[in-house]
Amino acid sequence: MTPKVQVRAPGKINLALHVGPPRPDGYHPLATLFQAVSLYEDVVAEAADGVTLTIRGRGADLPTDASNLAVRAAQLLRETSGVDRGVALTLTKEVPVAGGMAGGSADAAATLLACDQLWGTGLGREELAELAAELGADVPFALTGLSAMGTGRGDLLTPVMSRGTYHWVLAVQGEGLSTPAVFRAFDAMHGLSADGAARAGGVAAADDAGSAGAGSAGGAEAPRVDPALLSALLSADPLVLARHLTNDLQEPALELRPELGDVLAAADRAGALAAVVSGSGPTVAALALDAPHAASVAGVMRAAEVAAEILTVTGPVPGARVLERVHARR
Ligand SMILES: C[C@](O)(CO)[C@H](O)COP(=O)(O)OP(=O)(O)OC[C@H]1O[C@@H](n2ccc(N)nc2=O)[C@H](O)[C@@H]1O
Ligand SMILES: Nc1ncnc2c1ncn2[C@@H]1O[C@H](COP(=O)(O)OP(=O)(O)OP(=O)(O)O)[C@@H](O)[C@H]1O
Repeated sequence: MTPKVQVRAPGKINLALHVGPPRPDGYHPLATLFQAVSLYEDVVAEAADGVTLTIRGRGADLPTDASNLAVRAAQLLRETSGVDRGVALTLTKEVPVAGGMAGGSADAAATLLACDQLWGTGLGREELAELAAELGADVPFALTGLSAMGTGRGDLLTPVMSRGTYHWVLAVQGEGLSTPAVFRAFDAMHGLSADGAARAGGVAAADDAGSAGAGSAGGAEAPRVDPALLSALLSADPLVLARHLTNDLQEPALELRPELGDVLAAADRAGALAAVVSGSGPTVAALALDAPHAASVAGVMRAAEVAAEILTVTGPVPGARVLERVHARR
């Protein structure tokens, strides 16, 4: 029996995020390019009765009951695999809460893998990925990590080849943004009702991911990642990548949080190659040339006092992985 397992899963930034009009289920078809970055959630899973959760680091005020994504992940795995065992989860969070970096999703992915190992459920990565998609659109990516294109709700992943390491400066806000609220603001901006019907203008309604109109373009085409971004990732050149950062949720995030305009301007003044709101925000990711440049951009952004915290990270990094497995003594 394995009494204790430690798993680490990364947060993400969206290098590109294209959003179509909402489907009848309320979800928006996406075409996104995820990059996993070196800001991590660590989950220690120990054999116990029942499912309990302790949170360290960020998010100490998050609920630890069944509304927490980590607890939901453990319970879903328990139901699906039919194991009759419990787990005491200890979660150490580095990823900002409600920051557009999928911290909760990383917690869920790490918990799925940790409990799978702890309980010996024997599910493969594919079955874990299916459970991950049930828990949230961003959870499958936290399992796979590195670089991937996400379509559908963002949960249908295609691995993407990326060369080199990219250096980012993250501007983290003290208060997060609600992902559903940002999608609602997107709908309002594009004259869309929650079920995808266009109230104004010629934005096509979507009945599935394949027939969605592109959000920003407002056309009838499915949202699509620009092939030039895929080529940029092969170049290993941050100057090339910088030209392709884009996010359809940036404008709605800015509408809800106008101060993010100051953060983007500060990144520009600090000499970042480009800066973009990550996912639904409010974290801003600013791209640098290399590690010394990132340190310099971070220093100038810190002095500008536009964010609660300025961090430097690199990407891409691997998805959820086991760091330590303690075996029972015989
Ligand atoms: C904005 C992104 O971070 C981009 O990577 C993700 O799309 C968000 O993924 P997530 O937080 O894992 O999303 P979920 O927990 O599945 O959904 C939260 C809420 O976000 C909205 N949502 C999410 C994903 C999507 N493709 N369309 C949506 O409209 C819905 O209102 C949903 O109820
Ligand atoms: N383990 C968890 N960690 C963080 N938030 C959680 C967790 N479980 C549930 N939540 C709820 O989910 C909300 C958003 O969580 P999260 O930190 O993943 O946001 P996010 O990074 O903006 O997500 P995404 O980028 O996937 O939209 C939180 O405000 C909180 O109410």
